[in-house]
Amino acid sequence: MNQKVKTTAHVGWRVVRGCARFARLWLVWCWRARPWVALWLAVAGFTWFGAVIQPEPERSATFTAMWAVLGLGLGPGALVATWRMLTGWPVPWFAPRWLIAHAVRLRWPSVAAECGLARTAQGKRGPVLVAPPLARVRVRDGLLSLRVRVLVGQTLETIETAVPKIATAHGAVGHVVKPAGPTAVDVTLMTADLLADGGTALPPQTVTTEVVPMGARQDGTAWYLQIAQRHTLVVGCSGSGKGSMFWGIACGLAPAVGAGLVRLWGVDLKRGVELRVGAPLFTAAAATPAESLEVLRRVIAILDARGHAMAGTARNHVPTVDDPLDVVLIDELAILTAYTDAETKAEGARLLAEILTQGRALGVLIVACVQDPRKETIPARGLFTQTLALRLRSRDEVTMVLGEGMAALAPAHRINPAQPGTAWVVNDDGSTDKVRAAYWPDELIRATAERFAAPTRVDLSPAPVAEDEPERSRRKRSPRKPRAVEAVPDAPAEAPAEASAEVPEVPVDGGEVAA
Ligand SMILES: Nc1ncnc2c1ncn2[C@@H]1O[C@H](COP(=O)(O)OP(=O)(O)OP(=O)(O)O)[C@@H](O)[C@H]1O
Repeated sequence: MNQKVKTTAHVGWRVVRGCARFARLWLVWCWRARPWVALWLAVAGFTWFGAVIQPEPERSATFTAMWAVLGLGLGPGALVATWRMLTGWPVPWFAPRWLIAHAVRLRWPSVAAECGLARTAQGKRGPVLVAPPLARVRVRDGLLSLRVRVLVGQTLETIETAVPKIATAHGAVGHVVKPAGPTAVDVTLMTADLLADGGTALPPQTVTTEVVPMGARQDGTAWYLQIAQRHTLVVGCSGSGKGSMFWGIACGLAPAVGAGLVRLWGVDLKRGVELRVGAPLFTAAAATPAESLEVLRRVIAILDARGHAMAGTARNHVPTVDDPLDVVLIDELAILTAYTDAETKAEGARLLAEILTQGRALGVLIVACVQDPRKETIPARGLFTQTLALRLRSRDEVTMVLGEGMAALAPAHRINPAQPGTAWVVNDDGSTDKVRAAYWPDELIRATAERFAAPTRVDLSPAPVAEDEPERSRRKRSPRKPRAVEAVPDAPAEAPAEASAEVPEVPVDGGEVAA
């Protein structure tokens, strides 16, 4: 009997508490949606006044209309409160955006507390939870953007560190964090995986030496990669999609290659298999360690010549048809710097370091792909000025590639193996973003390479030695001696006359590059 009374009182108390919570959620919603509520209350007020001054039977009809207006104004709040009471979750995707935004605001204090961002303070009626204010909430297709202001005593890093937890709390598949001034952070949560379908690349059209279109960012916007003034290292385990990055850059620069504004130097030590598909794009293509060293030496000769020419006149190289941008594209760099004989390794590392330290301003850039990012494999790792982290094997590798503390912000070791071409990048403002390169099928690479073939080609095979040449003079032959340069038989229709008519000579001993 006693137990029964106790149970009835308990249920009654729970009902009261439930009603109080419902009323609080509703009132909070009314406060947050106050412009909407105020509008409908004003309309309801006018309707009530009209009902009061009208005689019967119009009065009853006008009162009914007033209740309908009140229902329209306050009803959504009741729906939101009911949904929150029943599920504890934000309003589902099919709800209007403003409704979802309000649900997110309602839930924010508890999410912030769970993620370690809120603190308790002494209020007038006891302890209250103080969460970092949400300055803005925006909902778009598959995206939820929050602008979070820091509390006194917090830094932007405090919020950034908690973002993975906030993303998980909202069931987001990805996130982007960007500073929005000294006291706020923009957090974008991806509620749908917009990178699930990487898409196929489109034939390149624009002549560019600055940035190339590569694919999409995780918020669905286009991803462009800066090429000018950067040495780019692409790191990813086998099958992570380094090929998409390689061809995205090579084919993105293809119109400029055809126009004579860019020279591509290819190094493919995996027996030249990758590079052969788009061979016409390259001024020279190396497939052996010896040829690779030769490519690097020739590029350094250009670097020397350009340095002399620019001394005292310009600080940064501007690509022209007479003096194009030189980009060395290396597939599997480690074969040159680690998996070869000691002499080639040392020479390769030395030449690479020379280009990486001096080439940026002089218009000689390196784009290198590698599977293993360890320092023993890539001694010059720290000299690359931007890194694309495709799928990696461990947190330690992410730290090696992107830096200390980046494994939480750019978890490249968690990239889905079923989505090759996906990578984490660090933007210029220090924020991280997930991107996916578009896929380049062989036919498109072939068609692009044929359409924008390099106006000139360099032969890397050793120059023939005359039979009657004395042995001593053979030994003295400089490794930088210019070799025969073959003109491409079929210059592309798009290439300007100056670019295709003459063949550039590779300079010797600091001589100028002649177009
Ligand atoms: N952006 C992409 N979208 C869809 N599929 C892709 C994409 N990039 C690559 N792939 C597919 O993923 C597979 C592996 O790609 P890829 O050969 O480029 O990897 P990799 O990193 O170069 O591997 P390895 O170092 O072993 O050569 C290929 O079958 C390719 O078709």
